[in-house]
Amino acid sequence: MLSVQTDTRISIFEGLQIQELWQASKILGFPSALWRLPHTNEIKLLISVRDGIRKCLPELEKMSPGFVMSTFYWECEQEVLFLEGDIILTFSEDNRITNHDNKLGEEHTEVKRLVQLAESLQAEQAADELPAGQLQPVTGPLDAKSRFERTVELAVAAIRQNQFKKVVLSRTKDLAYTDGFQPAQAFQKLVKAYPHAFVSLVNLPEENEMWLGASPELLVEQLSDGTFKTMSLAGTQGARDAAGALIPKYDIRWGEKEIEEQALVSRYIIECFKKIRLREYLETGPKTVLAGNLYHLRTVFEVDTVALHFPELASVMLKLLHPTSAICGVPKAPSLQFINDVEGYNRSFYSGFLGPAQVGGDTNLFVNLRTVRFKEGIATFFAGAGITEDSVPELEWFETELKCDTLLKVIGSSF
Ligand SMILES: C=C(O[C@@H]1C=C(C(=O)O)C=C[C@H]1O)C(=O)O
Repeated sequence: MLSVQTDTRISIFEGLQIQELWQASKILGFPSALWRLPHTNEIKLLISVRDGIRKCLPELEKMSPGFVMSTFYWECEQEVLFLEGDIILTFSEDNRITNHDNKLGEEHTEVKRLVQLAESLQAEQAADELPAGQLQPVTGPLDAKSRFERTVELAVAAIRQNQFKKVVLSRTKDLAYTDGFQPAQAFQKLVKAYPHAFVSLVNLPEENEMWLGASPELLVEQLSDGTFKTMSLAGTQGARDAAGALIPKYDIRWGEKEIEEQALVSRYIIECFKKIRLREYLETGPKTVLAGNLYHLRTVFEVDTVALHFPELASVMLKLLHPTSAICGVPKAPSLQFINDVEGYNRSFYSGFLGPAQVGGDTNLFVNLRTVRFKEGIATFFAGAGITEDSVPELEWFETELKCDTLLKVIGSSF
């Protein structure tokens, strides 16, 4: 048989790398998401080239492949952002395309535009090295520390008056970034530094912002083999000694405060299972786990949804779980009200949830923690800490500093 071959590439994306595809889709205003699941080597790049970002109810088992993102303030009947997976590319850790899924076909105008732009960016980048950008402190309110500590004092007082048992208070840290900042490069640094984290970078053109993060906390996972998973993650201590060396896990001891704080989250998850009369779950932990520069306590909960004939468990649990007591408090309603009244800023997507839905048949949604928003020249880092009766305000402040450092220490040089 005679065949005429003009292009020997398997797909038009072959030879292109994450950096230029990310940049091209950003320039063209396509919503996009890059992510790497914990303990895997594959990086996925999803680009929505059609109608901007859709909104939908997170009925996870009914969705087409895409990427979900929700703000912290989300109630079960509300819609969340959904980036449709028009193009989903898989890369190996050394930046080679290993799989491509293009719903629109290679002749689609927008797909062609994307590839052409990525190719010209690739040529430009080879010709001249981009200048490095810089990250500088913004002269913000000088009293950020005392303001946060004051909110902790108020929370401890409210707990002593039995208004609630635990509340998670958060704050932000702003730094200015210059044009040389390369988000896809920062993403790749996080991928290398934190193999146990869900590392993600999302571009939301309508909001004119990007979110980069390395989350240690799974909210709901539903795998194609029927396994459902969630976890309780709380209790924090620094993982390095004064000389910067990693403290071995077996030397880590937990105080009563952290043990109780994490147990509250586990109890909360079990209460959610009880609401739907689910008794067959496997509980593993609490165990000490490393998350970047920190140690946490973690218990994992697993359910076989095939055996239970419960394929929609992840959607049901998402509604029941969010916001969990790892990021909100116990009981939920008064601690949420306290956050609203006292925290003094809008959490936006911080401590919301995000992740791929139905990509390769799997759904993996994480809590949006250890995260930074890039918007109009300002990089805003977000971090919180669980406050209980025994909290010491200054120690809680240092905990939020350590949490901001998780990203800052790694991506500082991508500017
Ligand atoms: C709130 C954050 O983290 C959460 C709070 C923790 C704590 O209070 O010890 C630990 C892990 C997370 O569940 C954050 O990273 O901003």
